[in-house]
Amino acid sequence: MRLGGRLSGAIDVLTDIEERRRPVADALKDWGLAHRFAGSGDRAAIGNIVYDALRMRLSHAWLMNDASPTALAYAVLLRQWGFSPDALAAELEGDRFAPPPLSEENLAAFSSRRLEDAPLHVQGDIPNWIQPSLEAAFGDGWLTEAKALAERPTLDLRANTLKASRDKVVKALERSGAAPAPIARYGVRIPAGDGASRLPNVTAELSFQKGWFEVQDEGSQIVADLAHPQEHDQVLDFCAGGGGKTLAMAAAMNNKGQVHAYDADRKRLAPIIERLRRAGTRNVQVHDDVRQLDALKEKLDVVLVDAPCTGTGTWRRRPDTKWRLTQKNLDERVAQQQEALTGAAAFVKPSGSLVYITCSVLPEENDRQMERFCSENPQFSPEPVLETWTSLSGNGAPRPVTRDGRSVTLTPASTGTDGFFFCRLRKAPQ
Ligand SMILES: C[S@@+](CC[C@H](N)C(=O)[O-])C[C@H]1O[C@@H](n2cnc3c(N)ncnc32)[C@H](O)[C@@H]1O
Repeated sequence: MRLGGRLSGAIDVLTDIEERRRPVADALKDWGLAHRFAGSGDRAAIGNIVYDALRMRLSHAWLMNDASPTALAYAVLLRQWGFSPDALAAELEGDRFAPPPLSEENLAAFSSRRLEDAPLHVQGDIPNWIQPSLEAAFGDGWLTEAKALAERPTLDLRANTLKASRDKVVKALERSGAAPAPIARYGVRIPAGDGASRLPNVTAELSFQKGWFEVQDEGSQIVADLAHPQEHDQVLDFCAGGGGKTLAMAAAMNNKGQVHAYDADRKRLAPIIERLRRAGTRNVQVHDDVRQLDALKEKLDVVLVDAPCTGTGTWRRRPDTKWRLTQKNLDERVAQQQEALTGAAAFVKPSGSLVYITCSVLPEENDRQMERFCSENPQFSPEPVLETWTSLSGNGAPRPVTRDGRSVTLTPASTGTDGFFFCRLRKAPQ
């Protein structure tokens, strides 16, 4: 397929997403099934146009003065893929699969409008109603943070030290451009690439089948590491889901101590069994019924709450969720977080710690949750976290955003990772 066919494919997918409010991954998969002649390079290029368009949907639409899928897809090529209007017209000339050319109105808007004149939330590519929350979280830096949440993410892996060193993983994936990640101790990073470039399918690698690494954003690795369980600790991952943090902590504990993995949703927990097996993990017990945890009340050294959240920190990877988020979703997540925190707190032993994590950057889900929880549960108080950060990552590593050092927020702009919030609450001794 030439560029014209790929552009048309991306416009079809964007139309499907808009008209039927479908998740991007589903719309892309259906397009692939209906166009079996398209090769993997074509599908990757179409996916890139679609994701790039959604990440910067508002600013693209503003500059084109048009929010249609066609205008958005063209804007990607002009703003993000380095084509000038003339070069793009020449490239599409004579391609019978290309979409109709951009209208005179679109071209006139694109050549005359300047993004600096757009409203700030348009410049930052965020829903208007979220702006006050980002301002509260980041002060004057909020626009830089918002813009970084609209960029392409890298592909991050965690070397599974139970089976392979980071160097060994880097070497195995050398041809994909893998290199040590900047902050996480066991992190490996593959660059995001640009234009039509394809990310490697790392899960097809033999080294993945052998359990040498997991696919995990560097931010997720860092917050699991900051929980800092010691080798013989008894740990509970109360919102274990598919086990990303469980696996990271179990490996950091060197297969010693015990990690109890629980999730209220059995379906989300299911993949953990196969992942534990592949990783060679022997210090994890999986629980799919909260009653199985009864004997652990007030007994555990570390209890992790990787809470359900709006996922604003993952907007780079799931840009469609950015535009679907509503105040109602946010309120629901805040209520779920309070419930999970209350449930989990019962398992912390005196002097033990309750670790709270979200993959959101909104203060409603982060610092405000911590303030509320501590005022209602005065036996818990936040502990400084930057010392652990430095001891794990070294002095030269990038620093997260922090108000007072008692919680940290990782962001694409500050740490080059997805957005994550981390806070450790210490329970008073008896
Ligand atoms: C952010 S996800 C966890 C991701 C996972 N820890 C990982 O690293 O892959 C949040 C999880 O919390 C679970 N959850 C929500 N409310 C809960 C509750 N009250 N008790 C236990 N789990 C809960 C959800 O089912 C969901 O799987």
